[in-house]
Amino acid sequence: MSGHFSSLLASDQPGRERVPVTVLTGFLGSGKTTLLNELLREPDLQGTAVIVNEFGAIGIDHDLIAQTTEDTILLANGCMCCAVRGDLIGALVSLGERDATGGPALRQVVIETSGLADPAPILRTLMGEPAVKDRFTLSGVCCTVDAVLALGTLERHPESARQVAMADQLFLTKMDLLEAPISPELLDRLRALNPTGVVNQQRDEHARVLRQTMAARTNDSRSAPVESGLSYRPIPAVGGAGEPSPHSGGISSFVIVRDDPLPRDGFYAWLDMVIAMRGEDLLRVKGIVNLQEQPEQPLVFHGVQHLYQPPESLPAWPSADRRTRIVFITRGVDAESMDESLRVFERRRRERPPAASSPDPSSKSTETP
Ligand SMILES: Nc1nc2c(ncn2[C@@H]2O[C@H](COP(=O)(O)OP(=O)(O)OP(=O)(O)O)[C@@H](O)[C@H]2O)c(=O)[nH]1
Repeated sequence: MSGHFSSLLASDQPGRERVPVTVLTGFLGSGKTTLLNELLREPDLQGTAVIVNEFGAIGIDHDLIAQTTEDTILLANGCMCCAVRGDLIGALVSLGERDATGGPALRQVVIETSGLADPAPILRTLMGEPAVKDRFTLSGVCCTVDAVLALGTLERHPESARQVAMADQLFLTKMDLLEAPISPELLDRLRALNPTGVVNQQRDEHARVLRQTMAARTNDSRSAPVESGLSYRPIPAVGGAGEPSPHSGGISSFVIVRDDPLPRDGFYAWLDMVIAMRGEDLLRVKGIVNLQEQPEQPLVFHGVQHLYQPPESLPAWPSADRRTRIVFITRGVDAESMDESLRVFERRRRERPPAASSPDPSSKSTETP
């Protein structure tokens, strides 16, 4: 029996272009629409579609968004992560079909979530919904954070902690309203929740960074999803905030790093096992992997809970750092035991290499150490 991750290797069609989708999240009033409008004022955004979700019977965000793209779709009266999930699928499918009908080419999509949304179900839709996942790919999660109110909000609203934890880019808004420099306590809290997210404090850079994220593709070596996060702080072999801090809402994040290339079968089998056993608790996993069998073409992958996008091999390493780095954002998963379990798989594959290297790794069975 093949595990979830291994099976993706067989299902993926190399070289197929998917439309990148960026999820813009952030708590109520934290500045999502303001940032989106800044972005939409920029030139050369043809082919950009915006999907806005608003929690309320009458949507007004739709009217507040600059009408510079031909596609702005409002999903009102419910939260995208639950009530209007079907509408989200429908909106993406119809955008995807537009190309086939000869309309202007769809280049990228931004989804602005409601301020109370848990991003996980939205990412699951992108990665797991058959009608969506072959056409679209997640390019990143961006989260606005109100520099004035965030400490209290994170304390009181678990959904805001999840939004922060799952982001690749954090945008600190309303810095202009602070009377003193930004509180180190807030920065510590953000790091505890998300040690690899990039914290963008420079307000006038936000739209540019959002735009860069939108254009990213996982198979684009300039934008390997984990790369940007890694510059945030040096990462030890098992590092980040492995132990949940009292303020992390039970969310723990860590990065597993390997200097030496990993045996491919061992890595796949390990990830299949991790997904099968702890999938529920994996809020987000993303990695760049140095495989023994293809040391010049790093494998990039990311997923949410049980669902993963088909991994892609980059044509070359995006930087001089050729270590394997796997970022975990989890609910209560222990970093050390995860690290040790990978060591077990590595050792086993080194001691007992597979009889013949199979061109179709998905045919390997899932095993536990
Ligand atoms: N001073 C200041 N105000 C800001 C900044 N960013 C946003 N705002 C204001 O904050 C308020 C809320 O901003 P929105 O962009 O509507 O926030 P949102 O996250 O889309 O809000 P919801 O749709 O309710 O979740 C508006 O009045 C904005 O003008 C900022 O960097 N500085």
